Amino acid sequence: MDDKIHEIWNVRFINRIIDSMADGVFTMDASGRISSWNPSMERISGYTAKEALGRTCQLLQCSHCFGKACPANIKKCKIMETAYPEAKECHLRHKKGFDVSVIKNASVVRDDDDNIIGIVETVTDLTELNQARKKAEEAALRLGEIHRMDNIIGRSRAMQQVFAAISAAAASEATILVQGESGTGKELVAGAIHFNSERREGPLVTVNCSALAENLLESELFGHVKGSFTGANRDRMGRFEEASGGTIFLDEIGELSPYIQVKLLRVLQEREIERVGDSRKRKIDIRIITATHKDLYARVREGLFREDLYYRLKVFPIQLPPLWERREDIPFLADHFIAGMNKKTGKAVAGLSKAALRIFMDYPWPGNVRELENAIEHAFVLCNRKLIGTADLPLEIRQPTYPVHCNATADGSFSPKTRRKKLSKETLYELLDECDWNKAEVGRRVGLSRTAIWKYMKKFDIPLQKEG
Ligand SMILES: Nc1ncnc2c1ncn2[C@@H]1O[C@H](COP(=O)(O)OP(=O)(O)OP(=O)(O)O)[C@@H](O)[C@H]1O
Repeated sequence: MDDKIHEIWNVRFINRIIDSMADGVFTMDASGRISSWNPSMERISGYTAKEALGRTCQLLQCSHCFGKACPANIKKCKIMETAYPEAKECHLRHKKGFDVSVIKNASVVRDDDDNIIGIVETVTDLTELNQARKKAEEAALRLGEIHRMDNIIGRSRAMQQVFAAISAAAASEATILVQGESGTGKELVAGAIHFNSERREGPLVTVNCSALAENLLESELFGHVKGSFTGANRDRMGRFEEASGGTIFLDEIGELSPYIQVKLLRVLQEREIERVGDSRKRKIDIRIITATHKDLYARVREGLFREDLYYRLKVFPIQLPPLWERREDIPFLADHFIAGMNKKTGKAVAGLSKAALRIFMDYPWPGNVRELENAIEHAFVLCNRKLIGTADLPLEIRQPTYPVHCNATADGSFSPKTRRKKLSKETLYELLDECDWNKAEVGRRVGLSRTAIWKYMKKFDIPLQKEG
C-alpha cells in the first residue's frame, strides 16, 4: 500500500472510530470555531453537527470551563496555556434547556512549529452514572429503613430482650453470634446492629457460608491474586476487605469447613487477611456478625465445629425465639405485613377475619416470620374483601396436619417434625359461618372430608344446620 492510500485508510479508520465512540468528541480550529462534531455530541447536547459546525463552544453554555468563565475569544481560553489535556466535571446546557452532567476533557493540538492549530474536546455523559449513583444511594437508604429498629416487630418479652441486645450490640464493637430457626429474623437483626452502630456509613457485606464450596468460599472471603488457581485471571479483593470500615455478616456459619474455620479464627485473632496465593498480610477494620440456624454448641460437641472459634464468635450471643414461642407477636406481625402489602399493591385490606386470626394463632409456624410474611402475600393475591378470610390463606396453614416444633435434632438443627392438630369447636363454628354451613367447603378448606366434619360437629354437639 503506498503512502497516499495508507493515509486515506487511516483517516477513514479514525473517522469511523470517532463516529462510533460513546463519548462526545468535537474539534475546534485555531479561531475557536467548531470544525467537527461526532454523533455522540449530537445525542449529549441535542445539537446536530450542522447546527454546531462553525459556532464556538459557548453553544454548550458549560457551567464552568477551563478558565473561570468561557471567553468569547478562544485565544483567551485558559486551555491555550496548558501543555497537557485538562479534565473538568461540569454541566452543559442541552438544546432543550436542561442541564447535562458531564466530564469535559480538552487538549490543544499544535503543528511541528508549535503553533496551535486547534483543540480537541471529549465529553463524557454522566447521566447514567449519576442515575446509578442515585439508585445506589436510594438502595442504601431503603436498606437503612428496613433495618430501622421500629421495623422489627415484637411486643413479647422475648423480643423486648432481643431489642435490648441489639441496642447493646450496636453500641459495641463485639463479635456477635445470632442464633435462631430459619425465618426468625437473623439477617434483619444483623442489619439493625450495623445500621444503629458507629459503622452505619460503612458497608454491610453479607456472605452465605453454605452457598459455596470450600475453595470458592475461601476466595470469596479472602480474595486472591492473579494466577493463584485456574481461572484466577486477575487480582480480586475478598469480602473481608470489601467490608472494611463496615460490618461483615457471615450467615450459616455452622456450615464452615474445618479449613475455613481455622482461617476465620486467625482473622478474629489478628484482624488481618492474606489473599489466596499471596503472602502479604493486609489489615482489615471490620465488625463481624455471624448467624446460624443450627445449635452451634451441639456441633462443637459432635466435633464438627472448633470450640475455640465457637467461643470467639459468641462473645455476644443473641438468641431469636421461634414464632410459636411468642404467639402474642402474631397479630402485630400480621398487621405490619398487611400494611406493607397495602402500600405495595394499592389495596386497602383492613386485617384478618376472626377465623383467619384464629388459624394464625393456632398454626405452629415452622417457617417462622418468613412463613407468616409469605402467607400474607399469598392472601393478598386472593383477597378481594376488606378482611383476609380463611379461604385466602395457603392450604398448608388451614390444614389440620402440619409440622410442629421440637428442640434440636441429631444433626444439630432446630427443625420441625409432624403431628396432627385437632379442629377446635370455636374454629369449626367460625368456618361453618364463613362457608354458609356448607360442610364440604369447610372440609376442603381444612383438608378434611365432609364425613370428618360431620363427625366433628357431632362430637362438639353442633347442629347440622344453622339455628335461628
Ligand atoms: N420481628 C420481625 N419483624 C418484622 N419482620 C421480620 C421479623 N423477623 C423476620 N422478619 C422478616 O421475615 C423475613 C425473614 O427474615 P430473615 O431473612 O432475617 O430471617 P433469617 O433468620 O435470617 O432466615 P434464614 O435463616 O432462613 O436466612 C424477612 O423478610 C424479614 O424482614
